Amino acid sequence: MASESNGSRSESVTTLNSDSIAVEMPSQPRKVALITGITGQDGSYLTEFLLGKGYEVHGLIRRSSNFNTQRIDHIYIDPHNVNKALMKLHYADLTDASSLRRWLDVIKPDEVYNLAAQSHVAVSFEIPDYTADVVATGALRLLEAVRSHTTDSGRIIKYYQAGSSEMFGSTPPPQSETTPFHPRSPYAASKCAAHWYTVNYREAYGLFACNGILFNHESPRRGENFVTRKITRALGRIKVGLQTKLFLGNLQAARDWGFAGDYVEAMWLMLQQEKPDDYVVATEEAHTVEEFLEVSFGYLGLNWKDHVEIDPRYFRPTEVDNLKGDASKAKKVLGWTPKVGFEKLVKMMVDQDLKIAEREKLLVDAGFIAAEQQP
Ligand SMILES: C[C@H]1O[C@H](OP(=O)(O)OP(=O)(O)OC[C@H]2O[C@@H](n3cnc4c(=O)[nH]c(N)nc43)[C@H](O)[C@@H]2O)[C@@H](O)[C@@H](O)C1=O
Repeated sequence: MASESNGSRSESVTTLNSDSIAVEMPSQPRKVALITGITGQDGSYLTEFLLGKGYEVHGLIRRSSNFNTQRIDHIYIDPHNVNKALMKLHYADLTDASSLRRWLDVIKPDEVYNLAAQSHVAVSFEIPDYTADVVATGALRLLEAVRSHTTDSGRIIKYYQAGSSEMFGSTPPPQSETTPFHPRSPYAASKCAAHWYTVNYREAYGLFACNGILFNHESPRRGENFVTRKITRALGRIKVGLQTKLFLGNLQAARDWGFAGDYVEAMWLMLQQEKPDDYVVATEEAHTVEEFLEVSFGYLGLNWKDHVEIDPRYFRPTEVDNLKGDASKAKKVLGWTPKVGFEKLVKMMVDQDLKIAEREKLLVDAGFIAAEQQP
């Protein structure tokens, strides 16, 4: 989908939009948003949300030999369709400061959402330097690009930093904006640095910069190596007979799991306030991984104990045992509330992954792939 650059700026830009999204026709000039991490779960939901509000949405994507735009393919519109194509993609990287400043100068966004990350906690123990470079220093590079662009141009840019409940780490619940951080992984420590860089740029330079401290948020678009999606993908395949076992780590960890589609609205609301601030976004309900297994397997009439085996390779060197947010500030100030609860979220994910497994089964039965392959 994305076109290779031939050196001219317009050719390096791919433009996307949605036929399926009801786009508001604003009476004022369109607002312009820039999203890092647009190809991720949150980036795709935020793009849909902002297009629905009448924004022009620009996304920064990393160069890869394979396209990784599956989550936004459904909102693709050919760039030649100039009036309809309101989503545009540009090659850049949080590790490349010059690319960040250049795209800010070209796009001149009203709002910047920094969602990009190496976001897998367990993987951050394997690639700690890279995680810190992207998550911590990457946020600093983007803040500095925003600061220098606004100083030079006199324009105002509102900045959203994707923070994480992982920053609370071993501090017991309920966790709110005033709860001390005690990070338990390179990922979490990097998110703490990004959080404080954002606070510092707000205090030092008067930047309109907000931290959203989001608790776990899932969806049918969740990456397949996060525990919820790993479970629902395997469950679908077990149900249709493509596999029998699911290998997991610590089942006693408790998380406050919400729906990603609900959480992107909170990000946007933070940037619509008069003053920049930091907010916890959470459902205020916690469930263990084991409870997730109970509800998901139970929904398809299966007993998880017949299928789940513990593999110590999925234990983390330091675990975060218990996360449960106190979102009262977001509720009061932003007027935000989550719409999708735990059971509905689980069912939404299982329903989709059962359909995917049924399609895989057809391919296996027709001899196109082996049962152990996941296309
Ligand atoms: C808010 C926060 O949310 C996410 O981080 P996470 O909570 O680490 O998410 P997860 O789904 O990888 O793990 C949840 C729990 O599940 C346990 N667990 C057991 N067995 C497996 C297992 O087999 N795989 C995985 N991945 N986890 C397992 C694991 O030990 C942990 O206790 C990211 O979006 C992060 O970017 C972020 O910011």
